[in-house]
Amino acid sequence: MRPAMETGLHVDVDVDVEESDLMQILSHVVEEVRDSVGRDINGSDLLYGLLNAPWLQSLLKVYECLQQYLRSSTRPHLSYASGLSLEILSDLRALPYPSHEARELYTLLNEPHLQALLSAHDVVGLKDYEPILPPLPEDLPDDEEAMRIVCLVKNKQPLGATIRRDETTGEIYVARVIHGGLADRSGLLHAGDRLVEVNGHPVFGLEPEQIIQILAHSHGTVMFKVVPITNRPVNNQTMLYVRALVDYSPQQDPAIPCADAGMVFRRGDLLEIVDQTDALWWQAKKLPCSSACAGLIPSSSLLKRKQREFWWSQPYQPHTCIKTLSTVDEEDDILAIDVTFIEADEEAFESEELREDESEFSTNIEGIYLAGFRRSLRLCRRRRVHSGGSGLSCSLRCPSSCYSALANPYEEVVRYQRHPEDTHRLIALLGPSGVGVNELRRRLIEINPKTYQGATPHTTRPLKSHEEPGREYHFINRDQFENMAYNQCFIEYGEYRGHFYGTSVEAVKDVLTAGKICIIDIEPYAIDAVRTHELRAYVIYIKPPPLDQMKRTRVNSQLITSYYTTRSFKDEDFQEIEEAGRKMEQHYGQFFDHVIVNDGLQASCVQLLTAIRRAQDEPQWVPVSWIRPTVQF
Ligand SMILES: Nc1ncnc2c1ncn2[C@@H]1O[C@H](COP(=O)(O)OP(=O)(O)OP(=O)(O)O)[C@@H](O)[C@H]1O
Repeated sequence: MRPAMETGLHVDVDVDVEESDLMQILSHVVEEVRDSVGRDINGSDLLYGLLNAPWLQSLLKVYECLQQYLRSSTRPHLSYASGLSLEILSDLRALPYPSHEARELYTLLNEPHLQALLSAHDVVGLKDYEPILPPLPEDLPDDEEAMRIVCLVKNKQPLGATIRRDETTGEIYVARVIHGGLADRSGLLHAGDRLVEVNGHPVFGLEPEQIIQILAHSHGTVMFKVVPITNRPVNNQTMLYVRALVDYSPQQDPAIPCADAGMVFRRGDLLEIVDQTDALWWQAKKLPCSSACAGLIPSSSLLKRKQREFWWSQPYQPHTCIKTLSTVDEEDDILAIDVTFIEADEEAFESEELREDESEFSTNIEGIYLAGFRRSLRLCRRRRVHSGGSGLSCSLRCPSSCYSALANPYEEVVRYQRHPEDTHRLIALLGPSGVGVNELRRRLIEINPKTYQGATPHTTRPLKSHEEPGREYHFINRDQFENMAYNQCFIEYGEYRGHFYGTSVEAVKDVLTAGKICIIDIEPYAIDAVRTHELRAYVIYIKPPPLDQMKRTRVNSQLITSYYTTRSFKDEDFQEIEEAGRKMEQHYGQFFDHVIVNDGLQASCVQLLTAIRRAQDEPQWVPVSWIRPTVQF
């Protein structure tokens, strides 16, 4: 790095010696006057005494010091350092092949601390110290030492504090001060301060709504007379970052102390919890931070209580999941696109399967087999997960993510950057059936088979003559499969035509430990199984484009409908894809790390490549449990 850049504060060293050295001039004058005293000139005694007086000497020294300070005071070289830094960031972003130094500079300039420093620099440089508070009233009675007069200039923004009335005493108190709001920034109002007057109106005995009215009608400066709280609690909590797993709207929550101070959030939003002093209502900011002012959100325990209440208040809901999350019935909708397959017997489609297998081989790059794309596996994933009898059903019937969201409406997250020597993060693609998940995955692996690879699935189906164990599938018997399923070795599994198929964690780890990037497609219920410390999955949702766009781009595309039939897309297919996609986003959107709208295939591939590179090389928010043991909050 270069040493220091020249955008900082610098010292002006132009000193006007003649003008400055007042003391020297004065000593000449004193000399002259002393001569006059010697010559007995009238009044010279008096003048000599005055000039020699110690107080005048001291005053002159102070004057000289002030002059010196004015001359040497700092001045900004430029007053738009933060703007300049943003320009540099955008230029760096546009570099097609940024050098190591460019990347380092980008990281440095992107640091929130440096940005805050540059912004503070500009504020100081521009002397932008608004709002300027008016002087305190002069007629304050002497017996009010314990009071504090606080003048705030509203500037069209809310004051950022809430009040409450003590029902026994009728006193009004500041209930909470919103982090980053006007009151908080003034540093003069604190939770627990007793409010005595607002703009000269005594507030004792008033209803909080009446005080709000006084505030609403005051423009510009608002003057509070408060008795400060004696033992102010110290907020020594560390910063907490969470991902919201549920939606919240303060306007629809009658329990919130002040709806206007509340913050709306959607599942998947990243929140910075800036204050947890209150056990019920936290203060948070949405990331990336767009506003300096925090908002009120329900604490984790309050939200859990609300969820439980909601859950039990729905007598006709299947109590497998709460409403905000996936239910099994809805999930079936998500999976279904066209599960009506022709019930041919094994012999009848055996030859078709062979033909398809062969064509699958012929599309492959020499010596490289694309595992995990086989029709039987894909159709198996589309079908209902087998239930009853086999003992294999329960783990998929109710996704564990439902339980974890019920247990924790917020997921604590940390910023994580993969170390270059660590194995890659698993890339998990998902999307409504037919949107193009497999097409994108296949293209990606074909472009660079040395970097990307799928995981080889397991099956209980017998090996065929043209197959090799461990290449198309890991072939195992039913007992082994059930044993693996029982021991939760599978990310997901299902049944198709009497045989089980599944993708194991080990199969993914095999690819990762070989130094490759493993890319698989999953059904939404498997999200929980890949968001683990060992796989650290980066979940990419492939979203359908708008209907008319989807129709336009899929004119020549073929949809797999059964084992041996493909056909052109129909209008109903597009509608089903759109509907299934909407539900998937609604129920699982909180777990999507990235979304790609699969409009044009070429553009989607490029986006996928970029997203994967970012997932592997750039810092991302990941669950804290991946990095350190989970802390309950
Ligand atoms: N962006 C696109 N433009 C045009 N055709 C596309 C696009 N994306 C995918 N397709 C085509 O749509 C068809 C379905 O895609 P694909 O088989 O990848 O679906 P899928 O999401 O994997 O669902 P399933 O696993 O149920 O088949 C394929 O013929 C594919 O070539």
